[in-house]
Amino acid sequence: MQGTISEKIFSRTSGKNVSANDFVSANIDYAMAHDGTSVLALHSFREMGISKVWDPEKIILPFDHLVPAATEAAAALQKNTREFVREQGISHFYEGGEGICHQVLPEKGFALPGKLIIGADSHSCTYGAFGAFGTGVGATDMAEIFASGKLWFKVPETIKMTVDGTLKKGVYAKDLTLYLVGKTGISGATYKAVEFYGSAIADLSVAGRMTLCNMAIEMGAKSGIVPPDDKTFAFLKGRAAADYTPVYSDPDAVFCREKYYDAADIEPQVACPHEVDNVEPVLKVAGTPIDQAFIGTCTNGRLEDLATAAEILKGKTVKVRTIATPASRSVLLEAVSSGIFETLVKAGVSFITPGCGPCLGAHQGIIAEGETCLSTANRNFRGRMGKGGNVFLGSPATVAASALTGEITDPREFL
Ligand SMILES: CC(C)[C@H](C(=O)O)[C@@H](O)C(=O)O
Ligand code: SF4
Repeated sequence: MQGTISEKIFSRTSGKNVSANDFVSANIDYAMAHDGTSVLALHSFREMGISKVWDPEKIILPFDHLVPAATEAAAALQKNTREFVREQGISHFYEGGEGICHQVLPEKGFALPGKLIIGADSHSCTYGAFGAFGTGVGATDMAEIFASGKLWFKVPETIKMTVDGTLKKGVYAKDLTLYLVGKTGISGATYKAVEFYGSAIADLSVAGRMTLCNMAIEMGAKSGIVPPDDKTFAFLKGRAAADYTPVYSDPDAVFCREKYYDAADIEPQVACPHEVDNVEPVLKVAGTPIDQAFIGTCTNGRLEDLATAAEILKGKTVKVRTIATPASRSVLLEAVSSGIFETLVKAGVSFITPGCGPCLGAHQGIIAEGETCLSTANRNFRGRMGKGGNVFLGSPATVAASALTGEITDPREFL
């Protein structure tokens, strides 16, 4: 096998040597659907008239989008999926409160180097932080995977993005990510895999790499991949759910594009309404009033994100309503034991159940028409957190600093 990480993963999972632009039928290593999409997937699965899923050990079903159920309709749909879990003997089912799917899969050791992991959720590219090929599909494709364990793909071409240098104080993985999305544009990497290289990427924590790969889809990419290294292996030690073989691009691998960036050029960034690539340095929009601050999501709901917010909020009081949602139960427990939880609660932050929370405007923190939320999430589409609302995206530090002042604020003022 030769080529890029994606070519190697598709070669292994299709059982032949394949290259970019080849069409393959691939064997899926793990399939994920959550409470929002499992309903549709199992409906299509039942319509196919198949009685048993391909492998109940390889299907992972975390409940995260609307937990605890916010409406009678959601409760009924969740009941339906729980029945499917029992009937099919699906072993990896996680009740609401365990965490967001893209946090739960890595924590439980399913996001592994070299694996092909398909989720019925667009941010399944997060698993690329561990050297996996992770991507999202629709519910009917997921039903096909439930039935056969296979799905067809066009092997993507790969863009090589290198970020060298050191991030400045007050500049985090989220700022780097927003900067790259701004430079690339929302469709600049459509149907490509993006491999990330360079000293700034190597310096990112595992959590930071998850932030980066999580937003690969916001450039249109099929996947975003960081080649696994010692940090990856340390995270997986004692956690990996299966054996794995890391794969790396060969020195002569063919990339369709190569981009170089200098980490020192990056200032704290904000994505302005209503597109994720509408990115500006925080200073350019500083002073914009906000009504709500939100720290959480699969992009930035991890312990280091809450810790950064706590560093800024310690001993102070927020000026606007501020919501924090730990990405998982495990993050919540660590926030409690480290004192971060107490610091944030004392500063006036409201905590809600680990899960997606208000990220996609379904419950728990919807904003009114004309209101503005500054969020650590990955999307700021029109109406995403409530009809007629405006969503800005920033790092946990920017959101915490802005929560203190009630307007978009450069976090360096508080560091
Ligand atoms: C509900 C789900 C299908 C959706 C996605 O695929 O991304 C959601 O997680 C989101 O972030 O908008
Ligand atoms: S936290 Fe937000 S972006 Fe992530 S899976 Fe949930 S709804 Fe989607």
